[in-house]
Amino acid sequence: MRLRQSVHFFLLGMFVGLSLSGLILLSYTSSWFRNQQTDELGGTDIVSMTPWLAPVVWEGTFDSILIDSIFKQQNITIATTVFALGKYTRFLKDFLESAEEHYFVGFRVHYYLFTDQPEAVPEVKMGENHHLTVRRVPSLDRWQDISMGRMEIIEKLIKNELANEADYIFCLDVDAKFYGRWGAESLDRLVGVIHPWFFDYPRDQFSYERRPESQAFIPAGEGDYYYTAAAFGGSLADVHHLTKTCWEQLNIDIANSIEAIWHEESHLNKYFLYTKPSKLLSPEYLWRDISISADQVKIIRFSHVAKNYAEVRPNF
Ligand SMILES: CC(=O)N[C@H]1[C@@H](OP(=O)(O)OP(=O)(O)OC[C@H]2O[C@@H](n3ccc(=O)[nH]c3=O)[C@H](O)[C@@H]2O)O[C@H](CO)[C@H](O)[C@@H]1O
Ligand SMILES: [Mn+2]
Repeated sequence: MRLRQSVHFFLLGMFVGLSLSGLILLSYTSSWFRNQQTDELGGTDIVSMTPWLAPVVWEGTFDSILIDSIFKQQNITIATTVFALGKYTRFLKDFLESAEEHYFVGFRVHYYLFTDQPEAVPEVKMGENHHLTVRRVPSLDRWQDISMGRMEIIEKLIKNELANEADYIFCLDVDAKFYGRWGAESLDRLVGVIHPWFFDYPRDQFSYERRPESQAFIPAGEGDYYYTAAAFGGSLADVHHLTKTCWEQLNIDIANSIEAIWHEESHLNKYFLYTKPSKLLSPEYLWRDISISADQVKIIRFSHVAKNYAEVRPNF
């Protein structure tokens, strides 16, 4: 009798054990599990969660109605910086008109537009609770200086003016256009956007600054994602710290007569390597018009327009 009981127990144990190992094996090999894998394969996998558990926002990962209702209760204001100096004022009309169609519709938005030609700012009808403030800034001779100088201006704007005016801030390139919703799903403490050219590249092909002499230096084998400087954001405190740090690092480079390969974008990537963003936006949030038909994204929300560099930039 006791022997039969032991045999029964043994068989039951075998059955449970085999079932469990089968389940584990299945979950390892299933595509669901692979999708949850991090970038151990070199950053090529498209994931909806980073290895430090920050969400990566793609179409299908959120419920826009639910997200809107959560953030609406908080009565938040989103400050948004845009720069248009020299010939880049030509991008303003499309940028602003398309933003008014798709960007934080129904939320309070305050655009801070920095330009050397306030008279060239087009008249664009703002939606309800959307406001535009135009600020004059001096012209600069080099596009790189305009682009990098944004860090200083944003840092000062947050420090001197925004404390009681806004809750979140996004900093966007002007040579871009909205095609789809960009809403409250993008809000978080510190938000980076995955660069549309590099999201499916292995890490060692990212165009990080590779010269140790620059403060933006990232050694081979390090790095999580390659982020664009054309869009980033977060809470005022976090973006203040980011812009302040990047501006300081840019100035150390200037003092050492070195300019990082992709200017403030290189410094931003260095910053995000050691201060991880709490949320990442997929390349849906910054696509590239010149390959607009690519089927790698389900929806294009914001996209860089094609431009003739030699024609629009003050230098080459
Ligand atoms: C897709 C992407 O990651 N874009 C980045 C990239 O190239 P981009 O080629 O997109 O840089 P860009 O020419 O758009 O310059 C960045 C921004 O500076 C402003 N601007 C520039 C020149 C000018 O004459 N007037 C003017 O107003 C404008 O707001 C523009 O959007 O690298 C730049 C620095 O290397 C910035 O980091 C950009 O964000
Ligand atoms: Mn740009």
